[in-house]
Amino acid sequence: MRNMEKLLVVKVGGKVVENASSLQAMLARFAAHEGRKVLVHGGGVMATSVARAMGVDTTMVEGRRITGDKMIDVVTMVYGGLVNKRIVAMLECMGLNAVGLCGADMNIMLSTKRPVVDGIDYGWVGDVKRVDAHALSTLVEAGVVPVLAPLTHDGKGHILNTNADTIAAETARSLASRYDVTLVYCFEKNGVLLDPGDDGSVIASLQLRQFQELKASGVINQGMIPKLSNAFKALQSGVREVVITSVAHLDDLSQGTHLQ
Ligand SMILES: Nc1ncnc2c1ncn2[C@@H]1O[C@H](COP(=O)(O)OP(=O)(O)O)[C@@H](O)[C@H]1O
Ligand SMILES: CC(=O)N[C@@H](CCC(=O)OP(=O)(O)O)C(=O)O
Repeated sequence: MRNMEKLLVVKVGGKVVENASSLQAMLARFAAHEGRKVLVHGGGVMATSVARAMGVDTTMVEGRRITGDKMIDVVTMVYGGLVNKRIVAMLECMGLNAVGLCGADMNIMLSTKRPVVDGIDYGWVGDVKRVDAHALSTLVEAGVVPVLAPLTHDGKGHILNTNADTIAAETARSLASRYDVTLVYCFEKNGVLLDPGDDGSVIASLQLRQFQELKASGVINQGMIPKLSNAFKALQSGVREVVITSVAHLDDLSQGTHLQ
């Protein structure tokens, strides 16, 4: 096996992003990691509140936002503007050289508009088709930290909304042929929990079969289902290590849930 350089891909979720102090603390831990790294951010909670203030209602189906004509403008402004540029400014302040990108920038992430399935029309939502690992690694090798917003494009001039957990998994998968990749999903809980009400009940090591059982029994539900489905897909595609952990433990990746 080739001796590849290590690369850290971190995804931070919407509940952290909307809270200025937890975002600041998370970014400080991210910045303290030596070496090559990429940050992917969400922002779903903020998009919902900005949309509400603009009189646009939010509908989620299986963790995905129905993205109509008005909503795609809202998420483009919130993810590609407010959240992405705030994060870049904070990372620059912490001494990193960061660049904020959506999928259309440098044609980093091309997707196709999701077709209507079982009568559900998600609107301007994209399923990832191709990630330009070469462009990303060129930035990384130049010492730049790409900060990716959960927006892709279809190559025909349309921006598409794509789940941030999926962006992180696809980014990690695409870079796995070039780097020894660790993918970290960090959020407000300590990891995947056996008892969602008990933050001490972290499952330290999770196998695909156990995930399927816990999903069937309802212990793993809501946003954790697409997160773990994406995470297992990344592991099966050559990503060396996948960790689901708390923002508070981003400086100690031995904690949290490790996928097997
Ligand atoms: N077994 C579980 N362990 C931890 N979290 C769980 C579990 N089952 C469901 N969840 C829920 O999944 C959520 C994380 O998914 P999501 O909201 O998509 O995260 P993010 O903030 O990273 O975008 C948690 O906030 C929690 O409410
Ligand atoms: C298609 C789709 O659902 N896109 C997501 C993108 C943001 C996201 O995933 O943010 P979090 O990580 O904070 O949940 C959405 O608009 O909510």
